[in-house]
Amino acid sequence: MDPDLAAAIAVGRHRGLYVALADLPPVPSRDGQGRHGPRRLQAVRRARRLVRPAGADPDHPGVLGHRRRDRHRAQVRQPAARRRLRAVRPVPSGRGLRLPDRRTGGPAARHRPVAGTTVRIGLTGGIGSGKSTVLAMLRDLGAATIDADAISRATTASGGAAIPPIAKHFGADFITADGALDRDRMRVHVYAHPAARRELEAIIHPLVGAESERQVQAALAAGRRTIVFDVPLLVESGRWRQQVDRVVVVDCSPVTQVARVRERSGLDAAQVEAIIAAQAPRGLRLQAADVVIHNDGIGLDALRAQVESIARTFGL
Ligand SMILES: CC(C)(COP(=O)(O)OP(=O)(O)OC[C@H]1O[C@@H](n2cnc3c(N)ncnc32)[C@H](O)[C@@H]1O)[C@@H](O)C(=O)NCCC(=O)NCCS
Ligand SMILES: Nc1ncnc2c1ncn2[C@@H]1O[C@H](COP(=O)(O)OP(=O)(O)OP(=O)(O)O)[C@@H](O)[C@H]1O
Repeated sequence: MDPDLAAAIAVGRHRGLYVALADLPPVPSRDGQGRHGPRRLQAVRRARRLVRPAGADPDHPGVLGHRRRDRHRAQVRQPAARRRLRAVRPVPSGRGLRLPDRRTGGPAARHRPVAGTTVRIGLTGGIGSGKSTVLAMLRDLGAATIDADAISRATTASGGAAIPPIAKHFGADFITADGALDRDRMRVHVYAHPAARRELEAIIHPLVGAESERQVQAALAAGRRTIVFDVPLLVESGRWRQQVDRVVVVDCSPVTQVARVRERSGLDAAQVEAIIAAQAPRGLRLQAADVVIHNDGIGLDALRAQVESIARTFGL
């Protein structure tokens, strides 16, 4: 693992306080304040508690305050071993299909939607886990979807806003003849040099953040109330995590990740493993999950069944 990421994880064990290795810029906080550090986090959490309208169902996924507080209390009372077991929370069931709690085998928690509130869902997972596939399924089910990878690729296409600063910082060798980012060259460079990766992220992530916010506003103006953000580095980014009401992790084994990405892109195993190593470890991602979509050893139909069940809990 990248030593910087290891250090960041070591100092930031508390949920929401991870020091971001590659902090994506956030969609601005809903209470519009400009504070930093712990006070800013408190303000964001206050704002989340206010999401619930009078009389709203406290089980709604947009209602976080009491749920998170209670969960924390329950965990404090538990011995350390039990706390670790609770780290991976169950897949919540939908109205019809009740998915089993994979840990206990019992019924999973249920969350009912409330009309009139906005639910922001962060969808994440390692490379090749199936995020884009799940995002497309959620879009088909009516979610407004925001794809950080797609925005990132648009900023680095010919004429994209990231091209001039990349050319200036990394040199014209990283730009193709038609004016786009030379992705193969940059991939080799940044996964061999973590500092270069951070420099590239420092150029691209603010642009992704600004475009994400523009898309959020457009979705809200169009009356969309369930917004899904596909953000590969969501767990690595404390700031993105503060912007979402729920974290959904698409999970599979590294062996499956390597196989899928090799088949899709033609990269060799070592290249894929270098990308995996630059991302948050699987266990850390699972720990951050409110909902886990298990996407290993199953076909697209079984994946869709999980997604449909989860989508119902988000009001779709
Ligand atoms: C290094 C680049 C040129 C390689 O391009 P490539 O076409 O191979 O990958 P693409 O952008 O389609 O991303 C594919 C997957 O790689 C992984 N990935 C991308 N960027 C990063 C990163 N900075 N750190 C770790 N993993 C990453 C994600 O799982 C992503 O889903 C490209 O990934 C890039 O510009 N990365 C920096 C921007 C970034 O951080 N994007 C992530 C979301 S904003
Ligand atoms: N359950 C599944 N059954 C069959 N194929 C799958 C399944 N899940 C994902 N795939 C395939 O695996 C590949 C990777 O999936 P996808 O692109 O959705 O992953 P991703 O997490 O978005 O990847 P990346 O991080 O590279 O953007 C795709 O070709 C997709 O069709």
